[in-house]
Amino acid sequence: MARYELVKRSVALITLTNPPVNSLSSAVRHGIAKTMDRALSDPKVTAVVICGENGRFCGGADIREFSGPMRGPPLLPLLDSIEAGEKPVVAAIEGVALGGGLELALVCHYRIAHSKARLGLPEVTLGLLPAAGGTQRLPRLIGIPAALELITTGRHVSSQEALKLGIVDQVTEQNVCEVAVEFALRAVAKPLSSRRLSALTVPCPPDLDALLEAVTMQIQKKARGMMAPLACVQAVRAAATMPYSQGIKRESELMATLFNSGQARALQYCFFAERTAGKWTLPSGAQWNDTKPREIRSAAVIGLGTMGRGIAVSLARVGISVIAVESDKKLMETGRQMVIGMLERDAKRRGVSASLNLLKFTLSLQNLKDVDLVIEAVFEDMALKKRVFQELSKVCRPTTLLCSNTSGLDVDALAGVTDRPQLVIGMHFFSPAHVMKLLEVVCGPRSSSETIATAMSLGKRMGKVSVAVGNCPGFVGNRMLKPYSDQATFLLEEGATPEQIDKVLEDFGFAMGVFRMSDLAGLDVGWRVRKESGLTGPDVDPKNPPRRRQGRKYCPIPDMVCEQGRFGQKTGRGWYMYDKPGGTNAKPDPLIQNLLETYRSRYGIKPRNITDQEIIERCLFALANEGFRILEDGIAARPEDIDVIYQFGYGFPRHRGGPMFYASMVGLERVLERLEHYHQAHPDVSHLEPSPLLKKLVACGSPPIQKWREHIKTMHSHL
Ligand SMILES: CC(C)(COP(=O)(O)OP(=O)(O)OC[C@H]1O[C@@H](n2cnc3c(N)ncnc32)[C@H](O)[C@@H]1OP(=O)(O)O)[C@@H](O)C(=O)NCCC(=O)NCCSC(=O)/C=C/CCCCCCCCCCCCC(=O)O
Repeated sequence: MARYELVKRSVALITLTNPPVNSLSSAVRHGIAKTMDRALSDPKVTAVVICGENGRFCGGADIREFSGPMRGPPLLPLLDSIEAGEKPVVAAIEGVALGGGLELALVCHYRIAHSKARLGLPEVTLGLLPAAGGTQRLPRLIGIPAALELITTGRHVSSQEALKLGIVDQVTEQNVCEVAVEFALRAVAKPLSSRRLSALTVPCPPDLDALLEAVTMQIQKKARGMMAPLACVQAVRAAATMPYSQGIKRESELMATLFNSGQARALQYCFFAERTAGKWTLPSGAQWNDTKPREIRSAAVIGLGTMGRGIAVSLARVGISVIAVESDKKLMETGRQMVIGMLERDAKRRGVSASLNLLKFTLSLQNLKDVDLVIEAVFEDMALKKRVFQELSKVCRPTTLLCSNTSGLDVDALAGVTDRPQLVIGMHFFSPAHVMKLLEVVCGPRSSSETIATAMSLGKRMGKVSVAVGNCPGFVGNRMLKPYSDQATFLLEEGATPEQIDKVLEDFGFAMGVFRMSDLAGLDVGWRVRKESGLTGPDVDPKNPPRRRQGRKYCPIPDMVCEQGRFGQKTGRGWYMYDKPGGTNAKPDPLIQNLLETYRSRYGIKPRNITDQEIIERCLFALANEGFRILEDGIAARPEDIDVIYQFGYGFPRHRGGPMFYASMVGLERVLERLEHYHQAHPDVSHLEPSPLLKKLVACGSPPIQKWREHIKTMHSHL
C-alpha cells in the first residue's frame, strides 16, 4: 500500500497506492511506517519524497474505517515520527491533499504542489476535526486567522492560493515528483529545525479573543446546531495558547467527543449517500456503469420564467449552446436581459468570461429542429405541457431527448403524446435552478436506460447532485412534503402558531421552518393546485363537511390565508408580515393569530399547549413515514436517495443525515410506536398510519439503514 523506490541513487520515493484516492487506510499507514523506517535507516538515502499513485497525493483518512474498530498504526504518532526524522522529506502533491492527506504533507519538511492540485482540511464537513496534528500545525504555518477559516469551513484551496498562504513552498506545472526529487536533493545539506512545524511558535494576533468570538458567532449563525466547527475553534485556540504537546492533547480530546457523536455519523453517512445516489439501476438490469450517456452539445429551454432562466444559465455555463424559447416578444426580451445578467454575475464571481455567445432567443419552436435535448419549463399545467410535447415531437429530429421540468406531473402522460416515449424524462430542478444543487431525474416506465444515463450525466455536468426517481404525483421530494406540511397546519388548528412550529424546526437545524419556506415559495402555488384538485374553491360541494375533503381530514387554514391576498413574501404578507412586498424580515402577524383564534372558536376547537417534541415527531415522523411508502412503492431505490433529496432540495440539516437516517437514529421501534400513538389520536389522518415497510423493518429487528434495501428488494420497483 506504499511502494518504495530508490531514485537518483539517494532519494527514497514513497508512493501511496490505495486507489481511487490513496486514503490512509490501516494498510497504507502500515506501508508508510515500513517504508519510512527503511528510508531513514538506509545510509544510501539522503532524502525522501512522498507522492500518491494515479495523480492523487492523498484524500485523507479512510472514512469507511471510522465505523469499525481502529486497526493498524495510529496516524498521529506516525506523522510525528516523519517530522522528527533527520532526513529531509518532501511532499509531492498532485490532485488532492485533503484531511489526513494534508496533515501528512504538513509533517513533511517541504511541500511542492502541482498547479492543478487542491488542498484542504475538510474534516469539519464529516463532523470531525483534523486530529492528526492539523489544528496545531496549520496555525503555526499560516497564522491563526487563515488557519481558523480553513479548518472551520473545510474549504479546499487551489495550489496558487496555498502558495500565497504559505502552505506550499513551490507550485509547478511539470511532473511534480521529478521536481520534488530535485528539490529534495538540494535540501539535503540544509538544517531541518525551522521546517518542523510543531516546533514553531504560533504567530498570535493581539485580538485573539475577539477573533475567536467573532468566528464562533458566525458559526452559530451559519452552522446552526453543528458541533464540529465549534470544536475546531477550540482546537485552534489551544494552538494559540498552549505548547504543541498540550495543544495536541486538547485536539485529541475534542476529536474523541466528535468521533462518537451522532452528528459525525450523520455527516459521514451523507458523504457516501451523495456518492451512492448517482448509482441508479433499473429492474431490467441496466445500470449507471454499463449505460453510455449521449453527448449533449446543444439544448433548448422552453419558457423563460424563474425556472427556465436558471436552467438556461446552468446549461450555458458548462459550455452547452442554448436556444431559449418564449411565447411573447416582451417576455422573451425580459428573459434575455435576466439570463444575460445572471450569466455575467456568475462568470464574474467565478473569475471566468461569460459564455454569452452560447445563447440564442426565439419565439418559435420551429428553431429547435437540431438540438440534442429540450427542457420544457412552462407553467405547471398538464394540458399546456402536453401541447408543447406534441409540438416538440413534430418539430425536433427523432433522436432529440424531450425533458420536462415538472415538479410533480405525470411524466409518462407527457411521453404518451410524443412519437418517442423512450426519449422522454423528467428533470425536476429546484428554484433557483442555477443555485440549487438537487436534480430529480424522473424515470417514466418507458424512459430508456440511455435517456436516464444522459439526464443523470447532464445533471452531473451542471454540478448537480442527480437522483433517479420513479414517476408518481410529486415524485419523491414534493410527495413527502405533503404529510410534513399537513401536520404543521393540523398543529395550527390544535393550538400552535406558525412561529412556534418554525422555531422548533429551525432549532432542529432546518434552514427555514415550514411556514417561512411556504412564504418564500409563494402560497398561491399550492392554492392553485388545491383548487385544480377540487379540494377548495367553487367546485367543492357545499354539503361537504368543512374540515373533510375526498374522505380525509382537511385543514382549510392555508386557503383562508390566500383568500386574504396573502401569498407570502412577494406580497409582503403570508404566514408572517414583511416590511414590504419582497421583504425578507419575517415578523409574527397579529392578524394571523386572530384568524387562528376565530377559526378555532368557529369549529369549537379548544387550543392546547403543544410541546416541541410533538411538533418534531408529528412533522418529521410523518415525513419519514411517507419516505418508507416511497421505498415500498419503488419510487426511490434506496433511503440514501431520499435523504440526499431532502438535504439538497429541502434544507434538511445535513448533520441529521436526512429524514430516513434521522428515523434510524431515533430508532425505528420508537418511530413506529409514536406514529401508532398519533394515528390513534387522529385516525382520519392516513399519513400517520405506520407504513408496512416500517412495520416490516421493526419486525426484522430494525436493521441498520444500509441493510434496508435487502428488505425492499422484493417489493415493486419503478426504477
Ligand atoms: C475530492 C475527492 C478526494 C475525489 O473526488 P472525486 O474524484 O469526485 O471522487 P469521489 O466520487 O468523491 O470518490 C471516489 C471514491 O473514493 C471514495 N472516497 C473518497 N475519499 C475517501 C476517503 N477519504 N475515505 C474513503 N473513501 C473515500 C468515495 O466514496 C468514492 O467511492 P464510492 O464511489 O463511494 O465507492 C473526494 O472523494 C473527497 O472529497 N473525499 C473526501 C476527502 C475528505 O474529506 N478527507 C478527509 C477525511 S477525514 C480525515 O482525513 C481525518 C484525519 C484525522 C484522522 C485522525 C484519526 C484519529 C481517529 C481517532 C479518533 C479516536 C477517537 C476515539 C474515541 C474513542 O472511541 O474512545
